[in-house]
Amino acid sequence: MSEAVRLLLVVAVALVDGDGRVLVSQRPPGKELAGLWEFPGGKVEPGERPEATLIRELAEEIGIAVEEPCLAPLTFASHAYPGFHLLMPLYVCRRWTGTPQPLEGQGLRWVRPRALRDLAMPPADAPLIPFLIDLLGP
Ligand SMILES: Nc1nc2c([nH]c(=O)n2[C@H]2C[C@H](O)[C@@H](COP(=O)(O)OP(=O)(O)OP(=O)(O)O)O2)c(=O)[nH]1
Repeated sequence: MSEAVRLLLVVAVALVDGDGRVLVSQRPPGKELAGLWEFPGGKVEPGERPEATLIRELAEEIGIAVEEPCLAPLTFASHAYPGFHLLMPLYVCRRWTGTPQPLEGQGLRWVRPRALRDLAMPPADAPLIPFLIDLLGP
């Protein structure tokens, strides 16, 4: 039998603005993968529903309020990191209340889906980019 893996469930979201740009957030210094640009989100806590995780993380990290029906599943990442296997559903959201702010001091940028290819992102994220280009155009 192959070795047991630790499965880590993280939820992330592509927030899409009126121009079809997507919000990315820079991982702060001190965290693993620091400096890389990622989709907002975070780890699903024990007993928490994934959509509730996203709503909580979006409020904590960037100060916006999202209603659950505005979270549409798009695709997922499945990636073997050293020490754990990441499973990360990616949602799309076009409606929220408030203006995204860097409440944790992180960098925030709105980028066209094509421009995601030129950003330094975690390795798990690369396979997600074509889905966003298909959905939103380049
Ligand atoms: N949010 C997010 N995490 C990602 C992406 N791509 C990717 O590999 N990850 C990985 C990095 C981390 O190993 C994990 C997310 O963990 P995290 O440490 O940011 O989660 P969290 O916000 O709950 O963090 P913390 O409370 O433990 O500080 O998922 C992505 O696009 N967005």
